[in-house]
Formats: sequence, C-alpha cells, structure tokens
Amino acid sequence: MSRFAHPAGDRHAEPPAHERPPLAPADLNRINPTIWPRTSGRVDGALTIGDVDVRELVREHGTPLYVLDEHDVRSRMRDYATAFAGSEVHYAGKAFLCKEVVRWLRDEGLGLDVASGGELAVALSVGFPPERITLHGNNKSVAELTRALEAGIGHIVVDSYEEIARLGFLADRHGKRPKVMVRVTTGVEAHTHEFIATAHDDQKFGLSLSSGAAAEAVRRILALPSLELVGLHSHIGSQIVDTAGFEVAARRLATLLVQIKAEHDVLLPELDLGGGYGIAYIEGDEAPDIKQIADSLREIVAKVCTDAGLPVPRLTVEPGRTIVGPGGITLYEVGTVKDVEGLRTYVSVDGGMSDNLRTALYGADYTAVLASRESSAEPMLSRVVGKHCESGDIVVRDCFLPADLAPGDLIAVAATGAYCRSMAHNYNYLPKPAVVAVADGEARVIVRGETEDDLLRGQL
Ligand SMILES: Cc1ncc(COP(=O)(O)O)c(C=O)c1O
Ligand SMILES: N[C@@H](CCCC[NH3+])C(=O)O
Repeated sequence: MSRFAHPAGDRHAEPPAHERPPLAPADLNRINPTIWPRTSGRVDGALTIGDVDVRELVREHGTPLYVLDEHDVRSRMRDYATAFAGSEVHYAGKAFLCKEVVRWLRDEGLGLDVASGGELAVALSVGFPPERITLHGNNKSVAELTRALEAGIGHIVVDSYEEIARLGFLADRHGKRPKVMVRVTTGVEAHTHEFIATAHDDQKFGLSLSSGAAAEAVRRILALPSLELVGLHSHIGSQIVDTAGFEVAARRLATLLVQIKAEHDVLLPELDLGGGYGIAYIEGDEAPDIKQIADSLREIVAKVCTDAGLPVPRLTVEPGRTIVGPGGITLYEVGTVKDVEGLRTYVSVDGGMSDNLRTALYGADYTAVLASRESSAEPMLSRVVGKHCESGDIVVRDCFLPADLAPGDLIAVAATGAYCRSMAHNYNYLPKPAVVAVADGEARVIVRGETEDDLLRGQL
C-alpha cells in the first residue's frame, strides 16, 4: 500500500520514481479539504475542528487524542442514505464502534454490521434495533450465534459449511428461523494491500464461486428448514479506489442469484455487496464517488436480473471507512526531534503503533501537519514515529513538517477515524487514548481514555 516502500530484499537500492518521497507541498499549513474533516480549518494559526481549537482539546483531554467531527460523520451517513435510497446501508462497525456512534446510526436510519459478539453487545447496549443488524465472521462461536438468535438480529452471513450445520442446529434448538446469506468469494482480485483483499480464493473468508463451494452452501442451507436463505453476500476488500472490482463482483453475485433460481426455483430477494470503498489519505489521493458507485451497482444488478426475467433484489452495502475515516484525526504532542544526518528528521510523538497500527501493518500513508500554530519555516522531510520499542513503530512514513518544529508542538494526523481506535492495543502498556466528538464549538468525550488502573485491571 505504501508508495515509498523499498523493493524487497535490497533495502539500499534507489526506489523507482513513483516510490520516492513526495515533493514538499507548496503550503505546509494547508488543511486540504479532501483529506481533513469537513468542518476543519485554521483559526489564528491553530487547527480547529467542529469550531473547537485543538489546543483547547489538548489542554482538557491531553494527548494522544482521537477527535471525531460529528457533522462530518453524520453527513457521510446521510450521503450514503441518499446515494443508496431504496437500498440498505449498513455501517461496518469494525471501522470504529462505540455507543455514541451507534446512536448516530440510529438517528440517521442506517443499519449496522457486526463482526463479533462484542460489537453486537455495543449495539444492543443502546437499544439499536436488532432487525437492522447483520452478523459476520469466518469463525463465529456458538455463544455468538446463540446471542444473535436470542436477540433476533436481521441477518447472519454464513461463511463455512460447519457454520451452516452449527447454525441450523442452534436455530432449531432455540425455535428460531434466522435470515441467512452466503458469503461468496467472487474471485475478484481487489487492488489493495494483500492483507485487506478478501475476494480471491486463497484467503480465509467466504465460499468460492469458481469451485462451486458457494452453490453447495446454498444447497445445504435450502435443505435445513430452520434457516431462511434470503440472499448472497460479497465483500472484495478494503480501501479500494478502482471501482471496477465492485462492478465485477456485483455482476457475478447477481448471476449466481439467477443460477439459483434456475436450479432450485428459489428467488433470493437480497444481495449484499459489502463495503470497501477507499478514502483520501494523502495529497493526490482520489476517493471514489459514492453516488456513481451506487448508480453503477444498481444498474448492473438490475440488468442481470431483468435480462433473466427476474425481479431486482434489494441491495445492501456495508461501508465502514468512508463513513467514519475522514472525520477523525489524531492529535499528538511532539517529544523529540532528531535529525538523522543526510536522511530525514525523526519526529517522536507520545503515541504510535498502539493508537494507529495501520502504518506498521499495511505500510499505510497518512498526512500530518503542525496543528498548534502556523509556521513559515522551510519544509523538513520528516518521519513521525511513536514511542514504542519497535523501529517499525511509524505513524507517518514520509511527510514534510516545518523545520522549526519543536518539543511541545502539536501534530495532527488526518483520516484516522477508521481502523485506528478500533485496532488500538496496549503494547508497552500504553493506555488507549480517549475519543472526543466535536460539533458546533462543543467537545464531548464519547470514549474515555484508559488510565493506569485500566491497564492493571484483571491482573492477579
Ligand atoms: C464483511 C465486511 N463488510 C464491510 C467491511 C467494511 O469495509 P470498509 O471499511 O473498507 O468499507 C468489511 C471490512 O473490510 C468487511 O469485512
Ligand atoms: N483493518 C483494515 C481493513 C480491514 C477491513 C475489515 N475487513 C484497515 O485498516 O485498513
């Protein structure tokens, strides 16, 4: 995913032109609206979000700090509801889930995808309507399936033959008949990092279309009276900006639906096309247009089905990153600024891979700016690193920061709303930072930051 990774096996080779560090931006102080939250800007030199000055946020809540722009997130929820009017939009909670985000979803009329019993518990704890919840996972436990059945959630997406048998048995025992979908591996090679591509055959998710496993799963479900097969599901991967893969997957899924009608005389009323749409992380990134995606997916499915003389199924999409990613930032305080002669400057901040694992895990790119003030100093090629005991503990691999950067300055990293707090961990016993929602000049803690007591809890 990183544009700047060195070719494997030769760490000293000059990287090809497209992998070299970027040129310094013309204006280091710029808050590019395609990357930063919708309400962000600079006032008196300092970054503001939701009309709140980040210096105030830090005075009140410390650093590192996740900040979520409520207007940004809610407006993206509404953008999806509008673009996919007539279809279902289920927010993928794995991107970032907490009680308050669930309340926003409920207000804005979206559904929710959960990938574990824990995510389900968050949703149910604030009374989210269970019929608007879908449960995913390649290895759901008996306890998770049982809880889903007891709560009466809307859909369970089955991912293996074992799960079909397990769920069929549990549903029978509990006197339930859940709506299920089959997760189909459509064979699409998504253009994204290997670890987050999910529709090629050689990975753990789903049942393969090409091998016939998906069709066999359909047969097995139809043979179980305790399961109601309502549709097919596909999710090809995450942070995908080339929309062609979504279209191929939608066509393949719709074609399978037509084949199922021919083989079983069963008309499935639903297709779930997953999520995975990319966002802009750095200058020059272009995020796909949601309205265009909605129109093209609807058109493709409608054509395949009407050509076969079948009614068009109800569509669902499951965006995570595109809803919550761009509205989130992380604030850090600079602790040390170390010039490594002839190479770059290492800017150490008070968080790192425990609050943002994505750079270490996928070589992800991010944008960072000096947030507590403006500066007219020269650009300095920088690497923003954390405080963990790992040299791979990098937050922003390559960026330009002003050469007068000093300890005590605040740095903001953009587009950290998705898959940062949700993948945070406690390596080196660093507490997970708080999440603060900002809107209309007010800031509210929506997830409390961990304390030393939290870190020691549970130890005997
Ligand atoms: C089944 C499923 N649906 C939806 C998503 C959401 O993906 P994204 O956050 O990339 O939109 C994921 C994660 O990739 C997923 O695994
Ligand atoms: N966690 C990944 C995406 C995986 C999405 C879930 N299947 C990321 O940060 O990009």
